[in-house]
Amino acid sequence: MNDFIIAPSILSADFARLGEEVDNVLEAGADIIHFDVMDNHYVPNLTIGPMVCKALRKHGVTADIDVHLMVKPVDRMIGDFIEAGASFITFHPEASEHIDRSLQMIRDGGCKAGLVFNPATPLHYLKHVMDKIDMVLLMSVNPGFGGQSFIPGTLDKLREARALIDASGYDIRLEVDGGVSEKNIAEIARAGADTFVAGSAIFGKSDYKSVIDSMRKELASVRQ
Ligand SMILES: O=C(CO)[C@H](O)[C@H](O)COP(=O)(O)O
Ligand SMILES: [Fe+2]
Repeated sequence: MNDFIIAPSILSADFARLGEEVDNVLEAGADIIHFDVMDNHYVPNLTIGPMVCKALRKHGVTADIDVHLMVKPVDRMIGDFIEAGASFITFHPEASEHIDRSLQMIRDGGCKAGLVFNPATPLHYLKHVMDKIDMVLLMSVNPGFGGQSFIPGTLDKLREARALIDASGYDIRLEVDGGVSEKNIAEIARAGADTFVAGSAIFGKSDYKSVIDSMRKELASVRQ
């Protein structure tokens, strides 16, 4: 897997041709697939569930599927997504009554676990679970919809999260989600992110490869 991971969000894909869209974006160079689960309760939108994840596996998708749960309650969905073939399962800490238990359920099921922070959710939820997570996901928009603008304050929060991760000594990815594009991906990487969700920036264009190539080019400049 690359040091920098590009994770197209299928929220902006054509759902009528989802298997083909996922094949195309992986063929175009995406590393993993970001899978947004919205319940019209925790967030004001309704999307897809475990059956669709399972259908993508049945279709032949072998890439990691990064399931971003925007649901409340959380635990009821974890087992279903483990069974459906999820690779990463992340959830919002304030949506779980028992964060430690939810994280443990994910790892016990053989998946990688992560916590997701809304723009105004403090990082203190991380304090006692650094040894139980594989991913920190910072939302750079308020969750619920694709196509929103990146909230600039996320850059400082990324630097804060990066410092916490580095100080922990654990192998934890730092993902960012919302309003990421070719234009701002380098700046976001410089702030400490290593995993980049992009929905509308990729699926909104007809040539996925050219967008992903140009994101990689931007990221290559950060490495130097
Ligand atoms: O979790 C999400 C929204 O809640 C999506 O992953 C995110 O918004 C991606 O869309 P875009 O790149 O178009 O902002
Ligand atoms: Fe997401």
